[in-house]
Amino acid sequence: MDHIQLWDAIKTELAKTIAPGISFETYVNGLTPISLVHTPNNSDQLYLSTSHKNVAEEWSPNGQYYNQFLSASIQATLQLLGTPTLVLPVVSFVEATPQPTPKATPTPTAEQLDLEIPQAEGGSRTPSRLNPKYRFDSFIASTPNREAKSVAEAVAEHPGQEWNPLLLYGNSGLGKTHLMQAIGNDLVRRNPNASVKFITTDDFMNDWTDALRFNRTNEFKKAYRNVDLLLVDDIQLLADKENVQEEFFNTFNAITRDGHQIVLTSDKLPKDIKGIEDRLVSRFAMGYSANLTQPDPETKIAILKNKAEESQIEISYDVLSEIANAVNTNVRDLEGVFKKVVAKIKISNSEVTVDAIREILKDLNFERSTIVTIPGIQESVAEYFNLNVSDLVGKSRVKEIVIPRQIAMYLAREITQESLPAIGRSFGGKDHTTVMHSTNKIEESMLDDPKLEQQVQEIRANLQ
Ligand SMILES: Nc1ncnc2c1ncn2[C@@H]1O[C@H](COP(=O)(O)OP(=O)(O)OP(=O)(O)O)[C@@H](O)[C@H]1O
Repeated sequence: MDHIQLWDAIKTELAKTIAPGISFETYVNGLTPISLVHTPNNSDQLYLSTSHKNVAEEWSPNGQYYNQFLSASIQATLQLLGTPTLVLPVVSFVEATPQPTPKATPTPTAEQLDLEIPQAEGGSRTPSRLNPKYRFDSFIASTPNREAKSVAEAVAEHPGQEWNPLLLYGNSGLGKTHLMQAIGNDLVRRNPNASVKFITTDDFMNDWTDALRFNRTNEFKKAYRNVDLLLVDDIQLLADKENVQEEFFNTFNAITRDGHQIVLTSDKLPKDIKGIEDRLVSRFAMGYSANLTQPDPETKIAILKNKAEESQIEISYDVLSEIANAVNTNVRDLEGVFKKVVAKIKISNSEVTVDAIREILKDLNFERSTIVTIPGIQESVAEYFNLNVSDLVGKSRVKEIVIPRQIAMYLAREITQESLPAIGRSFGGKDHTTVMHSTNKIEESMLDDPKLEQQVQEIRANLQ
């Protein structure tokens, strides 16, 4: 199935819900399919273009046709492949340019589309492409992530002032790009004339290589340095790229010297990335570094609730909790599973029971059996710190045992959703206030202690 076949099938489905006439001609027939992108763990995306700005808006998540597209994609893929698949529309506005000859225009490739977007500036083939769905209000922060969100909001309000650069770091799929782009979207909302550039480190490297190849380094500098806010995703990819690091260093200095803001994301703290020059490491540490961590069960449910509202679908708390319980990897997976569950619910038209969800989760390889238990956590923590489980459930007050015990309680609370008294009972009959104190202690200490944070993440990864 290619993008053209898929779009034809989706159009057939849309024709059942959008009446023929001007609307159908403008909003459906007026779109050109560009490409179909398959994303692991996420919904597929069908890229389309239009020469009318307001048309593109109506296909965005807040637009009037978005949900119709999702339903049509499920039916269309069911017809074409026999398996329902959720496909998201990505409709870009491309300004119509007068054609020099009356010949039929070939369908532009996604790359050409990028080049034609008016925001793309000389010296950079990378347009600023903020995703409007990445906003502060759609980012649900668990307690340990609240500080990161507050700092991000402050940066959007007063860019280039207190926290420069802001570095968001942490494991994959935990919302670094989301929060970073939320800063860009918020700044543009406050000041529509602000110049915001979002790029991945790969984009930076490609643009710099092209600039050198085609002798366009001045244009490159203009495109990268004349911005109010530069957002760079995945700076760990700079590792071992000395020449690119040199230019990144210069770009960084130019932007901060002019009082403009830089926001970076990385999978770990720059000092822990091998192959990054010390001078860059120290520049990156000049501002504020915020670690994004795995959300706790309640936050996962809140994220799912938000998604359900966006998809205008009613799902009970029990069902959402079942999904949140089963997916212990990251928010990207949580979203991916949720979208698949929604698609299945939509086509099956049957009542959404917890049992039905369990079956769906089983098909998606997220069974309850993957749920981590308190004894499992105790064993894992004991092994990590070279202790015995009896130490963790015992009464010893020595530091070497108290901290692992608190970590085990923290993880039990985060992962298992057991109540505080139940966790207390599993740790040798401790009181629920001891469990609460321990989880708060670990949560707070992780904010200032990257080593502790790293240990917790490693144990969590071992458990999963
Ligand atoms: N706290 C959150 N609230 C709502 N949505 C979230 C949250 N965290 C992550 N997401 C969603 O999960 C998906 C993955 O997030 P994102 O791409 O920002 O992760 P990342 O940390 O940048 O991952 P990677 O390092 O792999 O690029 C996105 O769709 C994002 O909107």
